[in-house]
Amino acid sequence: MHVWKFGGTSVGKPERMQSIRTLITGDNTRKIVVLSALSGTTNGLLAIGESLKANDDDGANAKIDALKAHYDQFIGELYATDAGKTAGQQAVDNEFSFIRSLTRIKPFTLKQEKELVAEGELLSTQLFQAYLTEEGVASTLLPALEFMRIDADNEPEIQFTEQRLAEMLPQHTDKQIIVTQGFICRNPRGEVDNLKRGGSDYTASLIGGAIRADEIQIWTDIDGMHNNDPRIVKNTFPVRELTFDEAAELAYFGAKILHPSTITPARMFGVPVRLKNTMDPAAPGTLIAERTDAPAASDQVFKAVAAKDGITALYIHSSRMLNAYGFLRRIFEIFEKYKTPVDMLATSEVSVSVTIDNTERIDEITAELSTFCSLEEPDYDQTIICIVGNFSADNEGVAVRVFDAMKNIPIRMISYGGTESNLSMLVHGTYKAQALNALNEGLFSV
Ligand SMILES: Nc1ncnc2c1ncn2[C@@H]1O[C@H](COP(=O)(O)OP(=O)(O)O)[C@@H](O)[C@H]1O
Ligand SMILES: N[C@@H](CC(=O)OP(=O)(O)O)C(=O)O
Repeated sequence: MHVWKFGGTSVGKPERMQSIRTLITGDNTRKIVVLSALSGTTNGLLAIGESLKANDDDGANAKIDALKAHYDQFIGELYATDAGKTAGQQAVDNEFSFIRSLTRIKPFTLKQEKELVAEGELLSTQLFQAYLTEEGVASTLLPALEFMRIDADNEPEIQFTEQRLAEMLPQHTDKQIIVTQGFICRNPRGEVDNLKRGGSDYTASLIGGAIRADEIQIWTDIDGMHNNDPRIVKNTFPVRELTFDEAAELAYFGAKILHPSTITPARMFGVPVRLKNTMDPAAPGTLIAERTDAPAASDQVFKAVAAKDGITALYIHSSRMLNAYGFLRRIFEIFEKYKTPVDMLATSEVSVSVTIDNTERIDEITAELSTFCSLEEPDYDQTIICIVGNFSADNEGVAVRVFDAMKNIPIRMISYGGTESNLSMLVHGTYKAQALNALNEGLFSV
C-alpha cells in the first residue's frame, strides 16, 4: 500500500483538488491519502487566534468571516452536483460554527488555539471526501485524531498508530482511497494537538512506517528536492536521488519541502520516500531510500545545500578543561535537563561553542552553565548553512572548494566529520542569501 501526502498548495484551489482525484485513482491501487489544510488556512486560523488572545473579538470575527467566504466560494467551484454542494456546505457550516464557539471561551488558551488550528485539516479532508463521494470513488475518511498521538515530550507514539491502524484499516478493505488529516493528533491529556508547522509530511511518514507501506509520496508544488533553496537562489535543479541520511540532514537544516522529522519513521522501517510535483506529475521528482545505487548519484561530491535560520550560538569557556574529562558531559546534561537539542558543536582546549534553535529555556541553561563555566554573550540571529554530499575521508578537496566559495563571507563555526554526508557552517543571518548563492556558484555551476 502507498501513502500519498498532498500539501497546502496541492489542495489550495478547487481545480487542484480535482486533479488530485485523477492522480490518486489513476492506477487503481489502494492508498492512504494525507491532506494538509488549503494553502493560507493555517496562517489564517493562527491570525484569528492572535486576535482572540489580544481580546480583539471584532478583529477575530472579521477574519472568520473572510475565511468562511473563501470556503463558500471554494465549494461553489469544487462540486458539480447539488448533493456535492450540500455535503460540502454542511461540513463548512459545522466547522465554522465550531470556530465561532471558540471565540466565546475566555480566556483563549493554548488548548483552544490548537483546536482552532486543527480546523484547517478537518475542513480540507471533509471537502475532499465529499468530492470523492460525488465522483463515485470508493473512499472513506479516517479521523487522524483516532490514531495519531504524541507523548508528554511531544514525540509521536508510532506503536499506538500501528495498533490503531491495524484495527481500523481492515474495516475498510472495500475502499480504494482512505483519506486522513495530516498535522493533527491528540496529546496525552486527550486534547487536540499537532506535529508543528509543516507536520503533514511527518504524519504521512508515521503512517507509512506504521503500516510498512511500499512507498510514501510527498506531493507538493516543485519537482522534488532541489540542490539549493529555490526561494533564494536562481538556477537550482532537482536532485534525483538522496539517501535517508542526506535527506534527513537537508530537512533538519532547513529544506522547507520536508518537515524536519519526516525521514525518521521512513528510515526506521525502510520505507522509500518519493517527492513529487502535483503541477507536473510526469516529472521524476526525488527518490529517498536507504542506498542510492545510481553511479551518478553516489559519485557526486556535492548534492545539495540548505539553511536553517533563527539559530543562537553559545560560547562556553572553562579554565579547567585541559586534560579534564567529564566537562562536556556536565555541559550536555544541562541541555538535556532543559530538553533543548544542540545542533552544532565546536571545541577547543578550553572552550565549547554550541548552537541551539529553541531558546525557550536559555535563561535557565545559561544560569546553570555559569555555575562552573564562564559564558560570552550569546549570538542571536545566526544561520546554519548545511552542505550535503559524499564527504568520505578519502575524498580530497571538499573543504577547499567550500571555503573558496565562502571566501567573502565571515564564518563563525564549522562542523565537518560528524557524518560523511554533512559539512555545516554558522554565519550571521544577514549573510544567508549571499552564502547560498556563493555555494551554488562555487559547488554546482559547470
Ligand atoms: N531544497 C529545496 N527543494 C525544493 N523546495 C524547496 C527547497 N527549499 C525550500 N523549498 C520550498 O519548499 C516549498 C514546498 O514546501 P511546502 O511549502 O511545505 O509545500 P506544501 O504546501 O506542499 O507542504 C517549495 O515551493 C519551495 O519553495
Ligand atoms: N497545515 C499545516 C501542516 C502542513 O504540513 O502544511 P503544508 O503541507 O502545506 O506545509 C501547516 O501549515 O503547517
